[in-house]
Amino acid sequence: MIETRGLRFRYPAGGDLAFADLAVPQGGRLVLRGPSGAGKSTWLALAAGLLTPGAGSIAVAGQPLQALRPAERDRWRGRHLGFLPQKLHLSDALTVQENLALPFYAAGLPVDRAAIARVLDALGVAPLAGRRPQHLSGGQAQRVALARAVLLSPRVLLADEPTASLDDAAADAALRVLDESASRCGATLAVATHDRRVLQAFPGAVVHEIGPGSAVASAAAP
Ligand SMILES: Nc1ncnc2c1ncn2[C@@H]1O[C@H](COP(=O)(O)OP(=O)(O)OP(=O)(O)O)[C@@H](O)[C@H]1O
Repeated sequence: MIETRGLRFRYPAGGDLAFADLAVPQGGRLVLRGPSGAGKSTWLALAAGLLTPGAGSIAVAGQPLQALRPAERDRWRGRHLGFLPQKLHLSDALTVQENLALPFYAAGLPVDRAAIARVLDALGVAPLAGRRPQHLSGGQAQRVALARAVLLSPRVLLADEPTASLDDAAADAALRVLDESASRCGATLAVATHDRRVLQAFPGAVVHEIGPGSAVASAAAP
């Protein structure tokens, strides 16, 4: 589940973002829509525990994030959350396969090379396992980052524009991997997107509009 109440956030240099309350049951699908700059990526970063709200509360997979100290939140994220951010943060110093070993190290688990091979294959990028990310196309790199997000069967999967650089066939594969991964582990899946293909892929999703009337930008501090 993901449940928010009275959630607000303000960047040091920016206006106040206030988000409408929402509740998605565990295992549900959430699509976040809204104009560019409305706050979709910020909402995902709050749900990932990467940003701390200025006010309000957010509970993810039964865990109120405000109850965790920063180090506990990092551990919780490493074990229970899969995140595909807009900026992919793949390391060019490592091969694709080595990048995909990192979530296992971070969670203190043995590296499951068969699982890495399976997910790369499902996304159509298995032949790229030995390459470094700087030698991948944007869409290939996006699929590698998606593989990293789903590898540890997280309880919650967050994806920021997961189909942005993908043609229809690659977008289909990516959405299938997100959907199947979430279904397999009963995870809640939240996707921020402008892409109609995502809504078509998740017909039962809760659709949450972020923008005028739902997320309110104002100059007031929380
Ligand atoms: N690091 C930052 N510092 C200051 N302001 C920021 C920062 N990141 C985002 N913002 C501002 O916060 C608001 C929300 O940004 P956010 O990236 O969450 O929107 P978005 O809906 O995801 O946009 P897009 O669809 O273009 O990705 C915008 O006005 C943006 O300019």
